[in-house]
Amino acid sequence: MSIIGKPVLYSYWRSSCSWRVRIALNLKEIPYDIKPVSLIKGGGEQHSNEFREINPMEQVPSLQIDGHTLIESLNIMHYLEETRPQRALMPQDVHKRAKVREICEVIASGIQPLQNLTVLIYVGEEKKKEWAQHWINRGLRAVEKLLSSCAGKYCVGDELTLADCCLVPQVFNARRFHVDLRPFPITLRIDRELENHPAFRAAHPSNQPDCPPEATK
Ligand SMILES: N[C@@H](CCC(=O)N[C@@H](CS)C(=O)NCC(=O)O)C(=O)O
Repeated sequence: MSIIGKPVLYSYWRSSCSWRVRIALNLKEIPYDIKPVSLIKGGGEQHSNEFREINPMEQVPSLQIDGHTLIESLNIMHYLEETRPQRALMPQDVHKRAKVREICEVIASGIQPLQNLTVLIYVGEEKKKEWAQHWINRGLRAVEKLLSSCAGKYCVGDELTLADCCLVPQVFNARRFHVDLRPFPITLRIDRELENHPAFRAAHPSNQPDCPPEATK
């Protein structure tokens, strides 16, 4: 099968990292197909030999685009930014760019990996909620502090950036683990601002082809 044509996103409906990329694709109005990878069915399709060829980290997302297979959500979003400059998701100003990268990194390196499925399985059923809450709280405290100096309507100023693509899925994860979000008013305000944005809405887990019907209720 040729991988040149419409981009194919290997995605799981509830994966925040896949969701980041879905938002960026939608904002840039890049048509794409979704290939669902179930992270739970049969112990997880991400661990199959076939998928390991696509992503040796055995994680989603992965994007097949322009004849290449890309992994790592931030890398994928920067690739989209570099190859599809329409609807820029990085500011022109160098300091604002640095802020966008800071917020993305805090979420993508400092929060999400600690509450990822494999880590939670390792931590164990009994402790996983407390564990996830601890690390999400710690990370969101940093995000809120960063936002206090750079947020406008959105995370960095008044234009949508990659930071917003990372923030909204992370807030969803925080809610999944029942984190009290009241100490993070700027984070909450931006999340509310974006909840009905069409690109964010279309990328939402409940609007994914592999979302189980019971999860949309
Ligand atoms: N750094 C990677 C992280 C990817 C990642 O952790 N993906 C999660 C879903 S959000 C996953 O596939 N987990 C499956 C597993 O841990 O087995 C990225 O940003 O793409």
